[in-house]
Amino acid sequence: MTRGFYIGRFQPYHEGHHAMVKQIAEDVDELVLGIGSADDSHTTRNPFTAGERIMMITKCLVELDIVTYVVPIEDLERNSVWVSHVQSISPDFDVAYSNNPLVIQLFREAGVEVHQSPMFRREVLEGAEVRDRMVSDGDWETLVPDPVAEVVDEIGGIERMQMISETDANGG
Ligand SMILES: Nc1ncnc2c1ncn2[C@@H]1O[C@H](COP(=O)(O)OP(=O)(O)OP(=O)(O)O)[C@@H](O)[C@H]1O
Ligand SMILES: NC(=O)c1ccc[n+]([C@@H]2O[C@H](COP(=O)(O)O)[C@@H](O)[C@H]2O)c1
Repeated sequence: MTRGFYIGRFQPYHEGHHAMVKQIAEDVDELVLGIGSADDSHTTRNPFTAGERIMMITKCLVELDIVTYVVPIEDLERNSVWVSHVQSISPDFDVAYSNNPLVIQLFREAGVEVHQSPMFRREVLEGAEVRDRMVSDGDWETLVPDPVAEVVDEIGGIERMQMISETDANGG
């Protein structure tokens, strides 16, 4: 039995993340999704709360036929103990998946096997691009799975992001 671990901020969870999850699901029996920077929300880079991201991801994972867990993980000021922090909160895992150079480095230094995955349509499937389109009333819905668009609608996510953007533009 192999259990994988995939961490991201998922602000929001987009089709690139979902493609990566579906690919990982072919390699493992169970998968933990770690919601990074769980303590951050209501900012331009991290607009959604951990709870909102749990809703988005849980609804998208329904279509997978492996066991999945969604675990919120707060940031720490000490990178040197971050892997222990993750391991103390998450179900035990055998292999971590990430394309983030710092995450890869920290896991490898701690002796955890790390796999990288190809980037899917990275020219558009990037959190920053999705967030920019949300603020500018662009076409963001095509970049996320349908359940994510439904959650953003349910929580008034677009209005929130536009308010944060206006506040930032007016100097906070
Ligand atoms: N299009 C993609 N294809 C495959 N992996 C991706 C893609 N976009 C992000 N990832 C990977 O998913 C993980 C989580 O990424 P993250 O939540 O930071 O998304 P992001 O799109 O890079 O967002 P942001 O622009 O907000 O930093 C990272 O390992 C990242 O490299
Ligand atoms: N010291 C720390 O708290 C620490 C170190 C490395 C990664 N992380 C987190 O892991 C997540 C990595 O996700 P991304 O690949 O989306 O950047 C982020 O939320 C990041 O803040 C935290």
